[in-house]
This record gives sequence, C-alpha cells and structure tokens, in this order.
Amino acid sequence: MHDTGQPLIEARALSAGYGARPVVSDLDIEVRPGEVVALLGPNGAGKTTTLRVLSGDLTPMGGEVLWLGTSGHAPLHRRAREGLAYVGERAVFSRLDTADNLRVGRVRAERALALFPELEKRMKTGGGMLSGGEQQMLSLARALSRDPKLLLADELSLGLAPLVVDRLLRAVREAADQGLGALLVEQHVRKVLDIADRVYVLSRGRVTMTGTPKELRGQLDAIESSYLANHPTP
Ligand SMILES: Nc1ncnc2c1ncn2[C@@H]1O[C@H](COP(=O)(O)OP(=O)(O)OP(=O)(O)O)[C@@H](O)[C@H]1O
Repeated sequence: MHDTGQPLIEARALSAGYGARPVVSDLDIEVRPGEVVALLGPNGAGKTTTLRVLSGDLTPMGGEVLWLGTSGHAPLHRRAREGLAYVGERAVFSRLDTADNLRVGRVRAERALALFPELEKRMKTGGGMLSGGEQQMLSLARALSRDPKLLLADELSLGLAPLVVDRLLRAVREAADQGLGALLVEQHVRKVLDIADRVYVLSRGRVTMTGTPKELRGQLDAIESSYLANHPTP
C-alpha cells in the first residue's frame, strides 16, 4: 500500500447519466496518490460513465466530485491542466508517425522512451501501422509523460495479448510507485488484481463490492461470472 495523502479525487453519493436517467447512483469512490484502484463490473454497469463524471466530461446529476480536495464541477480540460490524465479509446493519429504523435502531444520523446523503450524502433512508423499494443503504449506514454497526478484509464488492454496487458499494467504500477494515483477500468480481472491496491465492483450502476484484492480473492469467481453473464459464449 502506497497511500501518501488526501484523495486526489473523491465521489460522494455521486450519480450521473444521460438525459434524465441516472446510470450510476450513490457512488462513494476515492483514489489517493500512489495507489492503483480497479473499477470492475460487467458491460453496461456504468464504468465508463463513472470515469467520465469523475473526469469532468459529464456533469453530476447528484452528489459531488472533489478534485484535489475541492468540490464543484470543473470541465475535463481544466482538470487535465491540473494533472488529470484520461486514456480512453486509443487516441493515436494514424497518419502521423510515432515521433510526431509524441510531438503533437507535447511530449519529449526521451521521456516516452524511458517508459516504453520498445517504441524506439517504431519512431518513424505511422500510427496506423502500429500494433494495437504499440498504439496503447503510445497513448499511455503520452499520458504518463506529462507526470499527471491522476490517471483514469478505460480498458487500456482491450483486445490485447496477455504479455502486452502485463506490460501496460506494469507501467501503471511503476508510475503509482512514484506517486501517481490510478483508476483503471479493466476486463482482465485477475491481471489487474495483481497490481491493484483496492477494488470497486460496480453492478447496475452501484458499487456492490469493495476491498483489497486479497479480500476479494475468494469472490473472484462470482465477479468473473457476473461478466460472463453479460458475455454469452458462442
Ligand atoms: N452517451 C450515452 N447516451 C445515453 N446512454 C448511454 C451513453 N453512454 C452510455 N449509455 C448507457 O449507460 C449505461 C452504462 O454504460 P457505460 O458505458 O457507462 O457502462 P460500462 O460499464 O462502461 O460498460 P462497457 O463495458 O460496455 O463499456 C448503458 O446502458 C449505456 O447504454
């Protein structure tokens, strides 16, 4: 456990959604410096909605979000300037090479390569020609190179090979060991539990379980089968 201070972000009795309908309700969630927190749950549980409202991309319908100890709605771009990084869909410019992708993100190449040396041989390769894993390393390198206080990441490892998933999660863990707080929505339940300090499980818009990975180990099967219930196998 690497807890070093007051929460970077805190949701109190938070609800959010689209139109008149809340999709998530009564959320109490916090992330502190130095910790990796996993947000798990089946498709449609409201994980992306939770990240969006925490980031400032969606306005709360009820309750509050405290960002750096201050309550009130601040848009994503303001929170981004203050140290919030959001990694959602792969945001790589396919027509720019890796070096230019870093340049437009105002990231020093050396900094990104220190995080992901495997990108060095791909600096002149167009973003669209990178593998899914390389694209995600580039997205994560761009986010982490700015030394954010908080990382919110939505399915970093979607569709990636297990070794690449390990690599991305290890980079997040190492950044957290240097003080980053991270909230990760992740389908690879067992892998994320290997690096997480705490876990929230969301079901139908509410937190139904919370604890350390050790505390939740005995319930892994239940957590995973709740996913499977929403992913019928062919
Ligand atoms: N922009 C939107 N407008 C209206 N409804 C939305 C919007 N985005 C999501 N929803 C609805 O909100 C609910 C929760 O979606 P959300 O994407 O937050 O869940 P999730 O847990 O991230 O699921 P997934 O793993 O499938 O992305 C779903 O019923 C979805 O249809």
